[in-house]
Amino acid sequence: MANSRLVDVPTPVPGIRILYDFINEAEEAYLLEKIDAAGGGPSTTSSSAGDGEAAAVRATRSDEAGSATATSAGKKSWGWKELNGRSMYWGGTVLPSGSLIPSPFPSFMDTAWPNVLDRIAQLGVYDEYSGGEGKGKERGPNHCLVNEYLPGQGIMPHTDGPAYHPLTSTLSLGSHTVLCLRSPPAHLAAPGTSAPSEVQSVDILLPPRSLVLLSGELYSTWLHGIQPLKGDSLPSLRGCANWDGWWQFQLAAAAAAAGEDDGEAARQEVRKARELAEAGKGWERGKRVSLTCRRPRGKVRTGLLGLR
Ligand SMILES: O=C(O)CCC(=O)C(=O)O
Ligand SMILES: [Fe+2]
Repeated sequence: MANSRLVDVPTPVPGIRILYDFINEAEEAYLLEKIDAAGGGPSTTSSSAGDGEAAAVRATRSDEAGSATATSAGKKSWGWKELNGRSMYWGGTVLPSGSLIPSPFPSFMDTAWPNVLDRIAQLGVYDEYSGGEGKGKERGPNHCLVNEYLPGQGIMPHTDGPAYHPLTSTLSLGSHTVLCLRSPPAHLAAPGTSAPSEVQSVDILLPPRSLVLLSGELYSTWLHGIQPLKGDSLPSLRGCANWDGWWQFQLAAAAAAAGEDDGEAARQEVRKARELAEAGKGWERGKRVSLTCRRPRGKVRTGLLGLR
């Protein structure tokens, strides 16, 4: 997969890249079904987001993987956990030191189609942290947090913390959402950087099937979160730093798929779709599942019970 598909999103501080259509619709449908099965079955709470609980914002759960009960190495620890939205993690337990006590991934992540971890590894973006050798989780991310958001559910602003290398890759499945980034309060700013007195913020549209990479200062000191909304108004969508870029991508992708003769007709379709979207009120959010793939900073513990 060519890195040229990675698009830089213009932000006040660099650090966001996005790969639209990282997977196709068939792969997305397959993953959604398999993820539910890996978690122990589909949601039984899908209607509860429609009432007063809808404003539920999950607390930061990224560190949960670190504090989860350590299971013996090699044992599966999958299964949905409910905490203002369902989540689970694959790949093992991350200790606060950043060490990983590994456990298996579901096969669709690392051995069988569509092999999400190997696809990410092949981008080469983790090579500086992994050494660039091998395939899949040796070369790329080796840990994954799965979050499910029903319409109206979000996640509070947070950082992912120092247990991981500062590069998160998140695959969005099922629905778009809007990721909100904001500059850190002055006392959290990285030493040596002059934190602006005013808080800066930027919103990023995450279309379904996109892979977004968050790195650098945006990873380390900026906060990211998702507002607990049932939909996004047109002004919010247009205010996303990559709204225009996303349509540009679609123009190019449609033309490429259509070939030389039909390219212009395909582009015209995309222009029409954009006009329609921009004449509307905005977009409702559907159920979204995100796969947040990361690489803990410490050693992968391979000994008996992972405690070597
Ligand atoms: O679902 C997402 O896109 C973000 C999840 C996240 O930031 C986290 O769980 O740390
Ligand atoms: Fe996060």
